Amino acid sequence: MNIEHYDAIIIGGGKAGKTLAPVLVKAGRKTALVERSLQMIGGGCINIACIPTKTMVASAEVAHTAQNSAVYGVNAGVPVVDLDAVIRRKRAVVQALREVNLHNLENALGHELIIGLGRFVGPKTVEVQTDEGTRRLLSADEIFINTGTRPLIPPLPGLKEAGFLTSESIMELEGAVPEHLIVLGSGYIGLEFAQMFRRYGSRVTVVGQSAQILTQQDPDIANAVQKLLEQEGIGFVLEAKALRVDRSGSTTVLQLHVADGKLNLEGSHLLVAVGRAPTTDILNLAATGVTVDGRGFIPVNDRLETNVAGIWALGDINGGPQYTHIALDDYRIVRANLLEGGNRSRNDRLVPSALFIDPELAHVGLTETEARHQGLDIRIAKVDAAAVPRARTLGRTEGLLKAIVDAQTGHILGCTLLCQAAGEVISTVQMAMTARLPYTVLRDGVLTHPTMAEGLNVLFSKL
Ligand SMILES: Cc1cc2nc3c(=O)[nH]c(=O)nc-3n(C[C@H](O)[C@H](O)[C@H](O)COP(=O)(O)OP(=O)(O)OC[C@H]3O[C@@H](n4cnc5c(N)ncnc54)[C@H](O)[C@@H]3O)c2cc1C
Ligand SMILES: NC(=O)c1ccc[n+]([C@@H]2O[C@H](COP(=O)([O-])OP(=O)(O)OC[C@H]3O[C@@H](n4cnc5c(N)ncnc54)[C@H](O)[C@@H]3O)[C@@H](O)[C@H]2O)c1
Repeated sequence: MNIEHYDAIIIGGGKAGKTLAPVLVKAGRKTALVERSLQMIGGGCINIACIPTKTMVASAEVAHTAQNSAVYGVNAGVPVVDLDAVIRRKRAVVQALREVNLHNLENALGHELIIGLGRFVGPKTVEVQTDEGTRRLLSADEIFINTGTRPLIPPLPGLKEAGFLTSESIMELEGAVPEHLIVLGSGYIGLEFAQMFRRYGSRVTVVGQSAQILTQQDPDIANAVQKLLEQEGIGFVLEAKALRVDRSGSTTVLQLHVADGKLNLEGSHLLVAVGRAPTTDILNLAATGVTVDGRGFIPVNDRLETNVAGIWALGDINGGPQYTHIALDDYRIVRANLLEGGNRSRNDRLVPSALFIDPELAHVGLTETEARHQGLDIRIAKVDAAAVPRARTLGRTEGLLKAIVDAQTGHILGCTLLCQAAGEVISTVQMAMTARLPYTVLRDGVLTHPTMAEGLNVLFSKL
């Protein structure tokens, strides 16, 4: 079979790959982008992850606001959530973004946007089973793997037979909202869906295997999040080990081992949200010599190069933090080093994040726990969100703000915000950290009143 030769092949059109492709073309490299499905044009973020979830979170926030409208002197009545309409709105947002992405990629790549599943059949040769049912062989000197992750399904006895939801299928649920949603996993995906469906009207129970939800956060922050969610009526079963799942009629029974023995949790639906599995298994990496770690992710150096010269791994697949903005920064690293003669590394980048519960939980830099483990000499600033005037005007005083500062230099080492607009305000802190400004700049800066950002004046004045 004829092998079509390229300068560069990108396997997987995630945030990193779809951004890199047009730039390689512009730089004069003959480039093919292999994306497995037209339904996934633009990658996971816009089709099955960030964008659809945040679109559905927006519906949940409207329901919550309507539910509490009387507090604001507005009688909106009891809101009725039409899940079909929520899903239709989500589909429309996704579809519009997918079309924009398709338009951009077709413009940049023309016929070199190849829809089909890619896998290696030689060191630098990729076979594509195209959507039209044909088989193509492509080779290139430079190959970029950007195939992302999929929901991790634990080997839990009875799970497959009983049936379950993932982050993808739960966003295609139609009809009535689940009567009782059990969420297995108390991390990002679990908590965003837990609050969302609670606000749609479901009873929700979150099952976590550790004593603390959001294990990467400080205990005071995780406890505050849990308390907030409990106040909305979400139940938590923590320090629980899932033993097996059964389905009886319309009831799913999750058998758990908890501190005081066995617990059978009964629900109408079960969402499995216990992490993401890398999609390396279908790539036949053995044909290239690219190695994977114990979990199947592709180890890379700080320039995102794999162990095989000329093959890079970008985005979630390289085992780094799983965020779209990190996948985008992976693209920047490759662009800088490959096309601009730079020496950009992932070592010194700050990794901001926002958990889109309401109020949002945003974080950047070190947690207090991490800083203490590193033996750093630190000072902690902490204040309730209620101390921020804007939180009062919004009637949203729940949450807290916390910062970790180097006691000697005054540099900000980390910050966590659990409050309104936290995802936006954290960028201000991040920029101060990037510029290595002392905390006093945020303490004494003239910030618009009344905004949530002004809360940084309040927070840093506590030091
Ligand atoms: C429910 C959910 C919500 C999230 N919310 C957020 C959020 O709010 N903010 C945030 O920053 N991050 C969020 N994330 C994480 C974020 O979606 C990922 O970090 C990001 O999408 C990773 O991008 P990527 O470049 O690694 O590739 P991906 O977006 O994972 O794309 C990989 C692409 O490769 C394709 N592909 C896979 N295998 C092959 C193959 N063999 N051949 C051809 N194509 C292939 C896939 O179809 C896909 O299009 C969320 C994740 C989930 C699951
Ligand atoms: N807002 C955002 O930026 C956003 C939103 C959703 C997802 N994401 C990304 O996607 C990633 C994946 O999300 P996730 O929630 O699946 O993973 P996660 O790592 O955030 O949380 C998984 C949770 O499942 C628990 N767990 C693991 N195995 C278990 C088991 N057998 N039984 C019970 N609990 C178990 C873990 O202890 C952990 O609490 C996140 O880490 C994040 O990077 C980001």
